[in-house]
Amino acid sequence: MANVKVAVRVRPLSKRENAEEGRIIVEVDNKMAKVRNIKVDNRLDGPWDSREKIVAFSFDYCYWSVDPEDPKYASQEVVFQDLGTSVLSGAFKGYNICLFAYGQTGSGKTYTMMGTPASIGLTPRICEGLFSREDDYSEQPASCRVEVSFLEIYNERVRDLLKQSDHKKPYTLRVREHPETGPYVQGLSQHLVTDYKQVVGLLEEGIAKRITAATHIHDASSRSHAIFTIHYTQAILENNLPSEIASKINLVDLAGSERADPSYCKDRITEGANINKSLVTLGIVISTLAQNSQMFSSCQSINSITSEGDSSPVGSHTTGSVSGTRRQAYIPYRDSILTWLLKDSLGGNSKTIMVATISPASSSYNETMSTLRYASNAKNIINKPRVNEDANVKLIRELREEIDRLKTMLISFELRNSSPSWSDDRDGNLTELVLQNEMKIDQLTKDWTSKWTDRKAIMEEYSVDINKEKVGVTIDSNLPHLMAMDDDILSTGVVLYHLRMLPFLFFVLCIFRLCFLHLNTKKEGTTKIGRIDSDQEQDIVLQGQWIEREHCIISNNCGIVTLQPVQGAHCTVNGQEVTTACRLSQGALVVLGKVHKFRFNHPAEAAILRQRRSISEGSPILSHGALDWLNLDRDFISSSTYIFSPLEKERQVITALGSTAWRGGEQPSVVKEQVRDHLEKLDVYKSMGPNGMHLRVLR
Ligand SMILES: Nc1ncnc2c1ncn2[C@@H]1O[C@H](COP(=O)(O)OP(=O)(O)OP(=O)(O)O)[C@@H](O)[C@H]1O
Repeated sequence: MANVKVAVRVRPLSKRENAEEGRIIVEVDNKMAKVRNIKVDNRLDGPWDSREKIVAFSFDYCYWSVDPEDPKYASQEVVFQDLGTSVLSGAFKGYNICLFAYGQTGSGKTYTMMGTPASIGLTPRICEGLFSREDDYSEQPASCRVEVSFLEIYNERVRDLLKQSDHKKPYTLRVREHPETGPYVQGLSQHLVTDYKQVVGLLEEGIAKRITAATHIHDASSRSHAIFTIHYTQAILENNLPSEIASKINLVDLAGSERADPSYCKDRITEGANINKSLVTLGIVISTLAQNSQMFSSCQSINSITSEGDSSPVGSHTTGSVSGTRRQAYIPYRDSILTWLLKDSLGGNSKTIMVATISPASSSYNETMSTLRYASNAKNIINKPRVNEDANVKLIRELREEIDRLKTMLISFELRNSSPSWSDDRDGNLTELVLQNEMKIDQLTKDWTSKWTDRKAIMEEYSVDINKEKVGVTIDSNLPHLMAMDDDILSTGVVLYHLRMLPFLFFVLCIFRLCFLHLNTKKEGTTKIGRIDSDQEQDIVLQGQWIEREHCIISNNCGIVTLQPVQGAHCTVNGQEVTTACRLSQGALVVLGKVHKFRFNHPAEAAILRQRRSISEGSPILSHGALDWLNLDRDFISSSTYIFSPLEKERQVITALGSTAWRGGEQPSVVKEQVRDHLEKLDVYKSMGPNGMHLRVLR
C-alpha cells in the first residue's frame, strides 16, 4: 500500500500578473503551502465573518519557484532530485509509476513536466536517468529495454503523437481494457529507443504536434492531456537464475482548467467543456478514492481494536458488519478517457506522484484554492503498487524456493531417521522431486533467456538499426542479407535473412564495432537454402513450387557473395536463369523456385557505391537514386534490361558525357575528369569477379 505523493509548485508571477501589480498571496513553509485570502484580509475582523484569512495545506513537497534570488528557490534540478529520482528508483525496482501535473492554465504544468531548452523539465531528465543508470551498471549482466509512446487526449478522443495520422481523422485510437494489464490504447505506436538522444527526438516530435491555443492567461496553452509512457524492462541472469521486471512510467501533462468564456467560438467552448469534463471526472475519481481509502483505514483500525479486545477467532464478522453497512463507493473511471487510461495510476497498481502547480498571484485565488483542495484530496488515495515480475521468472523463483525447501527436508530426514529402509524411500521420492524441479527450472531458464536475448541479440548480432523517419521506419543492417519480397497480399512484416560469414571477417567486424557477439552462431560462410524435408539442416527454409530439398548455397567469402544453385534448381538473378556460381551485388533481384523473390543487399558495397555517387554529383544521369534502375513494380523476369544494372549505367553515363563534349557544351578537361571517374567505376563493377552476373552477360 502506498499513498499518492503530492507536491505543490509555485511559479513566478507572469508578465501579465506583474503588469497588474498583483499581490503574492501564497507562501511556502517547509511542507506547508499557505494561501492568504485578501478579501477577508481587507475587512475588519468580526464575529460574523467565519472565513479564514490564511488557509494552510500540508503536502509531501512544496516548491517555491517564484524568485531565483530567494534562498528557498526550487529549480528544475531540485524538483528532479525529489520527484524524478523517486520515479527512477521505483522504475528500477519494477513498479509502475505515474507522475502527473495538475493546475490551472498557465500555472507551470508543461514547464515542470517538459521544461524549456534552457531549463529542462522532469520528463527528459527522467529519460536521461534511465539511460545513465545503464551506463553505471554496464559492468553488470543486466539488460534493459526501453520503449516509449506518446498520446494526446483532445475532446475525449485519442491521437498518437508519434505517428503520422490521417489529417481528416487524426483522433481515431480506441481505448480497450485488458483483463490483466488494464486499459490501453489499441494501435498506439511503441518506439524502441536505445539512447537518450532518440527519446528527446521523439519527445520533441510529439510536443510539436500537441494542440495549443491562446487562453486569457496563457498564450501557448496546451489544450490536450498528454501522456508520455515509458515501458522499462530489465533482465538479469544471476547465478543462472533469471530475473525480469517491468515498469510502466506514465508522465502526464494535463490540459489546464479554465473558466468558460462566452466570447469564445463554439469549438473553443466545446474544447473547454471537454477539458473541464475530464478534469471534473478526475476530481470525482480522486475524491471518491480518497473517501474509500479513508474508510478502508478506519475499518482496519476498528478491526484491530476489536480483535485486540476480542479473543474470539471470528474477526471476519466485525469486518463484515463494518464493510456491510458502508460499501465502498463506485469509482467512475470510465466517465472520461483520461481517468480510464489512468485507472491503474489512481488507486491501482502504481506508485503515483501528483504535482499541483499554482500561481502566487491574488488574481488566481479561486483557482489556487481549488487546485490545493484537489491536491489535498489526492494525498489520501491509497494505491497498491507491486513489482511487475515476468510470470515465467516468478515460476522459476517459486520452483527454486520449493527445491530449497525439499532439500532442507531431505537433510532433516537424514538426520532424524536412523532406519535406513524407511528413509531410503522418502529420500528417493524427495530426490526425484528435486530433480524434476531442477529440470523444469533449466528448461524455463533456457526459454526465458532465448526470449529475452532474441530481440536484443537480433539487433546486436546483425547490427540492425531501426530508425523512425517522418512517416517511415528504416531497418538498417550492416551485414549482407536477402530481403524477402512477398507476393502474398496477406503477409505483413518485413523479413530479412542474414547470410553467414566466415569467422575471420565476422571477428574483424566485431572488433571494429566493439561489440561482443555470439561468434558460434555464424561459424560458417555459407548459407544453405532448401526445404524442411532435406537431409541436411537448411539455414533458410522455403516451401512452394519448384523449391528443391537442397536448392542453393550462398557463400559469403570476405564480403564477396556468390549464389551456387544445386543442379536442376530454379534460380534467377536479375531476371537471368543461373546454373553456375554467380556473384551477387547490391540490389540484385533473386528468385528461387517459382515464387520466392528476394532483394539482395550488401551494405558495405552500397556504401562504396554511395560514396562514388556523391563524388560524381553533378552528372545528370547519376544524380538519381542508386536503385532507380531496379524498377520493382515491373515484372523484372520479362525484362532483360535489369541484368545490366550499374555496369550498364556507367556505360550510359560515359556515352552521354562523350556526346556532351562532342556538342561542345562542356569544358573538355571537366568532361575528361568525369569520364575518368566513370571509367574507374566501370572497372569496379567489372572487378566484381569472374563469375559476376554483369560481366558474363555483357561479354
Ligand atoms: N517554475 C517556473 N519557473 C519559470 N517559469 C515558469 C515556471 N512555471 C511556469 N513558467 C512559465 O509560465 C508560463 C506558463 O507555463 P506552462 O506553459 O508550463 O503552463 P501550463 O500550466 O502548462 O499551461 P496550460 O495548461 O495552459 O498549458 C510559461 O511561459 C512558463 O515558461
